[in-house]
Amino acid sequence: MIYTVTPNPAIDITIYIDTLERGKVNRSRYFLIDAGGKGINVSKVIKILGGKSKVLGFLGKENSSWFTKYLQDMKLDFDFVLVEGFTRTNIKIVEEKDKAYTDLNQNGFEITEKDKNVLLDKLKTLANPNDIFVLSGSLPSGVKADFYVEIIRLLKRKGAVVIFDADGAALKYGLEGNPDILKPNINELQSVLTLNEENPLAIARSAKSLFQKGVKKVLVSMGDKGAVFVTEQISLYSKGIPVEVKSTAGAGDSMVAAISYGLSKGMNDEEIFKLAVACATAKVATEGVKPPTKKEIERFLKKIKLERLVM
Ligand SMILES: Nc1ncnc2c1ncn2[C@@H]1O[C@H](COP(=O)(O)OP(=O)(O)O)[C@@H](O)[C@H]1O
Ligand SMILES: O=P(O)(O)OC[C@H]1O[C@](O)(COP(=O)(O)O)[C@@H](O)[C@@H]1O
Repeated sequence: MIYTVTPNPAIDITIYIDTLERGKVNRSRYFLIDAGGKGINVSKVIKILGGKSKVLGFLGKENSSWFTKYLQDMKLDFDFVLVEGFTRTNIKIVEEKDKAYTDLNQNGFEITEKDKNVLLDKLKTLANPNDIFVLSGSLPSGVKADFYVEIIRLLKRKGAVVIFDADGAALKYGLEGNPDILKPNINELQSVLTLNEENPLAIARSAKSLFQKGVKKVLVSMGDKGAVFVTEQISLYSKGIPVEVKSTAGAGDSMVAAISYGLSKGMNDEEIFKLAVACATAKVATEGVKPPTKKEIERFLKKIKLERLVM
């Protein structure tokens, strides 16, 4: 079973505008609204791929009904710990003329010690050997930066496989829990290790140094420059696939969806990586924080040529 854990979900509002002018009254052309947050986006794409997952995490009581209806309409299975307050609203600004994509993410609700323990107990009850747990996104207020370490250790004790995608302090601390698979973007990778050059081989070599921490596979995404995938067996690079960008939000999450779905289906590293790049590219070509269609993913899958990196 695949479980996605999103401690800090978000209502994502994607605003389409020609050019954003700072300090002026701006008028958008149109906007889209989606239930989001990293693990939730992962579950959306797993569903499109034909897989099954369960959405876990915290959710603000005050605006939970809109959020859960969105997930029900997508036929996603969920089991949130409801907490006091509102789930945050994150703003994604797409400047169509300037081709600039800006995210304005909020902090989110405040978690109590009791909420935290309810989630930990739920994870303890659900986790079985070989289950796949995706832990992703920022942490809400009220939990310490090492919250992911606590979760990763608990899940690994149960024999589950942990895929981890976070940034900042949550990423630095989380690494101490020895997650199995990491999906940093290039900036997140640079925040945890030194990278003197930004070419695929140098990125692969540096990413491999994370194997000392017990990590077994690392997928480093580099926006339109593509991605690098290193595992114990192989190191691969894919160029970015040219695409008309509708929204970059959720591109990284789509890669995580492909990794977890691919693992659950026993795909090999090359198949997983191709699927990850196809899902991410198809997401970028999709508006708002909506999942891409299966047809779009299959269309991009045909365009991906992997390059083997000789280490
Ligand atoms: N402008 C773009 N053009 C083509 N592909 C893109 C573009 N932006 C992102 N992607 C695809 O999505 C993947 C993830 O994007 P990235 O921005 O690196 O991740 P994150 O959302 O985690 O920051 C990239 O590796 C690439 O395959
Ligand atoms: O938890 P964080 O780091 O604030 O990120 C949350 C945001 O990331 C997203 O999950 C998109 O993530 P990616 O673009 O990295 O795939 C949005 O849905 C959400 O608003």
